[in-house]
Amino acid sequence: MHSFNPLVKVFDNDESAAAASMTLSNRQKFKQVSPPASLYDRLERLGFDQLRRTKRFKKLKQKQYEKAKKDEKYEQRQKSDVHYKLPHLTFYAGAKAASSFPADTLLEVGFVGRSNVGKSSLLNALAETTIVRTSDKPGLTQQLNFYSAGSKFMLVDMPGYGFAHAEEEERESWLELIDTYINERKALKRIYVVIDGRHGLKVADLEFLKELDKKRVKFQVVLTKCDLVVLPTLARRLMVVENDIRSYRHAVRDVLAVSSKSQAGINQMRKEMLSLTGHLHPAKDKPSRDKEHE
Ligand SMILES: Nc1nc2c(ncn2[C@@H]2O[C@H](COP(=O)(O)OP(=O)(O)OP(=O)(O)O)[C@@H](O)[C@H]2O)c(=O)[nH]1
Ligand SMILES: [Mg+2]
Repeated sequence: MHSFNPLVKVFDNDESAAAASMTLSNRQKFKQVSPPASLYDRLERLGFDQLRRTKRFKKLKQKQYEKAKKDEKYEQRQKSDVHYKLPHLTFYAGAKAASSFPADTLLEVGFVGRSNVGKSSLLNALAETTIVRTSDKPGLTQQLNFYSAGSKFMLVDMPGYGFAHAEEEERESWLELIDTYINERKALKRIYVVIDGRHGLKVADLEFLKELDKKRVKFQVVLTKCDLVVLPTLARRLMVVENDIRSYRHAVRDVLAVSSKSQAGINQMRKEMLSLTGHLHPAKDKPSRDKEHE
C-alpha cells in the first residue's frame, strides 16, 4: 500500500512542492529552536524590549532573563550606547536601464528583497529622513534609485523581486536590471537582503541568495518589520534564518533584526554600515531636536 504524501496530492509543480516542504520544515525547525537568555538580552539592547512576551515565554525564560539584565556588564553596555548618524541623504540618480547607472565613484550598499518588505522604509530609518518614497502597496520602487550619503557613499534602493501583481514582462526587466547591477558594479560593497521578520526566508529569497552566492557578492540578511512579532518569535526567527544561511559562503553570518517603525536595531545597523564604508565616527547622543540637522 502507498503511503499518503500530501505534497504530491496538493501541488502539481516542483516549486510549490518545494515551498510547502520548506514551510513545513520551517515550522518544525521553529518548534525545535530554544533561544538562549543571552539572545533575549541582545535583542533588548537593540531596542526590542517593547515587544510583547508570551505567557509561555515568561514562565520559561523570565528568571534567566531578569538575571541577565541585572548583570553588571549589561549595565555598562547600556551606558556606553552612542547614537550613530549617517551622512545627510540626497537623491542622486534613478536608473530604469543599466545605461543610466551613474559613474561608480563612491562605495555603494544595495537593498534588495521581495516587494513590500520595507526596503525603502529602511533607507529612511537609517538616514533619519523621509525622502525615500514608500507605500503600503507592493511595487512602488520600479527602478534603481541611488542616494548619496553626504558624498561619502551611496545607498541603492531597488525594486522588489517576487512581486506577483506586476506584469510578467515588467518583473523580468526589474530582475534583469538588478542582475546587471550586481554583476557589473565595481563600487558595490555589500547587498542587504531585506526579509519580512514575520515570515522568514521564502523560496524566492532562497533562489536569490543562491544567485548572489554564485556571483560571489557579499550579502547580509536583514529581518525587518520586527515590531510586528512577539519577542520569542523574533528570537527563534533569528536563529532559524542564521541557520538557513550557514551554507552560503558569501553570507555574513550575523543576521540583523530591525524595525523602521520603532527604530529598534537601526542604530546598530548604521554603526555596521559606517564601519563597512570606512566612515565610523561615533558621536555622543544628542538631544532629538539636533538630530534632524547634520
Ligand atoms: N510595522 C512596520 N511596517 C513597516 C516597516 N517597514 C516598512 N513598513 C511598511 O511596509 C510597507 C512597505 O514599505 P516600503 O518601504 O515601501 O517597502 P518596499 O520593500 O520598498 O516595497 P517595494 O518598493 O514595493 O518593493 C509600508 O506600508 C511601510 O509603512 C516596519 O519596520 N514596521
Ligand atoms: Mg521600495
